[in-house]
Amino acid sequence: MAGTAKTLFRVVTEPCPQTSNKVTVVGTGQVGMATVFSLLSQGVSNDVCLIDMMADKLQGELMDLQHGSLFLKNPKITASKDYRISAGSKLCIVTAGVRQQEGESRLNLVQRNTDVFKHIIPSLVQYSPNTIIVIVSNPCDILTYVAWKLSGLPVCKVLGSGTNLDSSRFRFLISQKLGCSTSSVHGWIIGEHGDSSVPVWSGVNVAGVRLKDISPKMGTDDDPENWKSIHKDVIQSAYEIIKLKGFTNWAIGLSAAALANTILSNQHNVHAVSVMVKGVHNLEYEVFLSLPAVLGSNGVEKIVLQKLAPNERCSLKFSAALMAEIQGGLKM
Ligand SMILES: NC(=O)C1=CN([C@@H]2O[C@H](COP(=O)(O)OP(=O)(O)OC[C@H]3O[C@@H](n4cnc5c(N)ncnc54)[C@H](O)[C@@H]3O)[C@@H](O)[C@H]2O)C=CC1
Ligand SMILES: CC(=O)C(=O)O
Repeated sequence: MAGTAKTLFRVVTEPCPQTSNKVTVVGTGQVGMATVFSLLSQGVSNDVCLIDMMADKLQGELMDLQHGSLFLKNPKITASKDYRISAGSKLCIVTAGVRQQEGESRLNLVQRNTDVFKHIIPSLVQYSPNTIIVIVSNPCDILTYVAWKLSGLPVCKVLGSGTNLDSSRFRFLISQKLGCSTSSVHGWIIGEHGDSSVPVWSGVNVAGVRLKDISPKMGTDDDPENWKSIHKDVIQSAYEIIKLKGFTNWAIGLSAAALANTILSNQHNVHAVSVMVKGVHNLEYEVFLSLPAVLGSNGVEKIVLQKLAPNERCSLKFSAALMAEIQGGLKM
């Protein structure tokens, strides 16, 4: 301590250099920065580390966020290209890699982002061997599998943000049609975070009242109210937003921060996240897909065994086979 500070303070003890809720976000593009902003503005973590390969961008984002410290909770924010800075992270959120261009499917990105992960994932584990990793980069489910393989971490410690976002879109769109709040509508999208996602119409309810009991044809082709179009809109959401603004970021940033909050605060909330599904719902493939899961500070604690309708099981099986087929062609 020098000069003025030495005169101002009488030192009683040294400050603790470590925090218990350090989060590293890899990739400081649109999704990464929306995630960081959500983490900081909601006070989910007060120790956030940014990693990217673009040094100037990192420095600019760092300074910009630090200048907002007064309006946040005095967080520690750090940034570097060097993974040593991530040491001691409780949670690493990976948003790095290429994104879809207009009209492009998430699955098109698979080999390019697998190659990106070959450097990122081992570096994270090297400096934070006990971390939990949440994958956001697309295609989210396959990259969660890739991250699990590359990390050597137990399966409970690697998950994908998966259909936490799709489920939020689903609940929002249903709530608009019903005229009540998003949080009052309970419904799940499971399976792939992508075109083969599965809406669990059999479980959609408000205050425990199953909408299927009121409208048995809900979600089918011959439903006069055409609820099925809501799932189509969920799938189309990303394509539509990318067409309009070039990328999606706010909702996924909020979604990733919600997962981080549950994990860091050991809250045991249930989220639809991408988990290893082998052996669940009779699925045989070693693939990651979203199912509702209880999350806590050890990562994925439990998978909820939903009572799925036969067509929902069948669609989930289709998603799993698709993931397995693509994984089979990966160069890891
Ligand atoms: N799971 C989900 O729900 C969603 C996933 N995404 C995915 O998130 C990813 C990121 O999207 P955006 O942020 O819009 O892209 P972006 O292009 O804005 O940012 C990507 C960032 O990754 C960085 N990066 C690339 N390779 C890297 C490496 N080897 N090490 C460190 N950093 C690296 C780039 O420098 C860039 O800053 C994409 O794969 C996108 O498809 C996007 C929205 C929702
Ligand atoms: C891009 C993407 O995965 C999404 O917004 O759902």
